[in-house]
Amino acid sequence: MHTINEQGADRQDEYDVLVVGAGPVGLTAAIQLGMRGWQVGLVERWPQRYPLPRAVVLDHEIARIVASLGLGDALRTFSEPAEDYEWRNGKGQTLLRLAFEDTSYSGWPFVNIFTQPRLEAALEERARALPVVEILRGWEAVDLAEEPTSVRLTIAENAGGRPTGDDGVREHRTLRAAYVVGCDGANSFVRSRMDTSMTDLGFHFDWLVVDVIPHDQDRVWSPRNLQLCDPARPTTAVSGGPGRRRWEFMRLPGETIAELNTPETAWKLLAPWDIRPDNATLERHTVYTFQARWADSWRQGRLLLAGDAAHQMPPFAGQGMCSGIRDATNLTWKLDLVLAGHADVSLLDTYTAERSQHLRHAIDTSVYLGRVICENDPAAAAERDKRMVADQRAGSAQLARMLPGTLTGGLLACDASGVPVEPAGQLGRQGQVRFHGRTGLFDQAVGIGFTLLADQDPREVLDDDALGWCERLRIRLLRITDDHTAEGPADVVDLDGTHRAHVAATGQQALLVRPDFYVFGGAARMDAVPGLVATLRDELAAGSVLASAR
Ligand SMILES: O=C(O)/C=C/c1cccc(O)c1
Repeated sequence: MHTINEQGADRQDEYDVLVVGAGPVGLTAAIQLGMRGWQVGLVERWPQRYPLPRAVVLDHEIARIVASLGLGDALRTFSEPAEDYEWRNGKGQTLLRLAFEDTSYSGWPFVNIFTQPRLEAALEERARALPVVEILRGWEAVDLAEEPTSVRLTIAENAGGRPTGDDGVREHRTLRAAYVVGCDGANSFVRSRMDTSMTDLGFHFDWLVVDVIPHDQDRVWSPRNLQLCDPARPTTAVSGGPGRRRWEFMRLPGETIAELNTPETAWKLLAPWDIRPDNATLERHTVYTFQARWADSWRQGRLLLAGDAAHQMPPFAGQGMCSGIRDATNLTWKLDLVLAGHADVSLLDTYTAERSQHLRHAIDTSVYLGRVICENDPAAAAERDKRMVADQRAGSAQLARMLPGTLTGGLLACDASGVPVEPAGQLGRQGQVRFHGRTGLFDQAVGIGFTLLADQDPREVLDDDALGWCERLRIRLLRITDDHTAEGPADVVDLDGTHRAHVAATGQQALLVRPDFYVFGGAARMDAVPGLVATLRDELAAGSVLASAR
């Protein structure tokens, strides 16, 4: 125990992992580690939660992750299916139209619009319910030192509304942990202590972001989510979650941020949308600079980055917060295995490798969409319109490539030349199942963690040594069946056929799925299952886990 404060008290607090930043990404990481039993210190500089909306989009994969934290019922109360996403020019012609299904292979609507403060409140309540997670609110990270077997983080009390920056009068504490994860936003303190360069695509546009609660809650918005690519004022008009609307207005040349970022300007820009002070409440307005940049390495020894600390992107693909929650989910099961001594520390190198390829896709999509809308030159906009309207009419519209849901390298079953063998890297499926008398989505009925899902009970083909190893790693060995009367200990009844269809579609008899829902690898026949399990075991143990990311 070692803390230095003004009174000279001496205290040091020990954790397995320290997470800096209690936004959605930090909270997710803390919960995922806490659910696995690790002692987590979650350090947050602000004494109170930020009460106003920011991110609005959660895709199906992220909805599945949020539900896997035990928050599925809560999520349904503050999110709604996005339904559509339309891009129009200044004349109202459609440039691009995406229709989103109300369901998806993750068991959740394909794209969801949600209210971030409600998500954060639910996450924080969940974190507080875990006795191993300690939330240190109102403490700011001020120093960080990596030592051979741990990291020392010094935090300073931040009692007032904003950090005073006057460290001399604040109480300090020293915390120690095996790893520190910086989820502390675009100006990350943790990143500032790492030796990582940043790649910046040079996409910088200022937008006024406005959140509104219309008083007429029955008003129908069609399309529900619109990007108005009018060079006179590029504008976003989308849902902000149940009962809310979000507008974004691009700053034009000659306008200053100061004159854009006022309630008067917000109301003036909202007026053409029939949103006025007498029929709506302005929840917040702020100017963001939309950027596309990322840290080139998200790990340095015992320091790791996730979320905005690792990357920032424009909001047009709705992938900013989703990417951060994907980071947390990719990282925490790996930290779990390393902390438990089940995997070589080099497993953590797959974190940047796996996430950065996926992230690059999200950033490229966001920037592609951003370049469509952030156009204030009428001539260039007219050219863009001609091209996109023609593509639209010809049915060859280059649909914004939403995320592929695939990993192309990392901890995956690979061939001899290090190339992942399909279906390795695919995002797994989730349907309705019954397991041990529980009925519901797979994660809620069965649980989360590594899963070996096969046509036949996998325990029949594994020897005692492999079975013991699977048990130590809490790998679930399951038979997926359409026999609704099946009640064996390994039987998962596939009520809507999702899982059997996926196994069959991949041409496999068994799939080994990672805790982040990506397929590690498949076995075309049951007699290949022991080899698949052995491959995972070898990869985790040998430190040779880095398949080339292409
Ligand atoms: O806030 C934005 O600019 C984008 C929102 C949005 C809405 C619906 C679907 C998406 O992929 C993004």
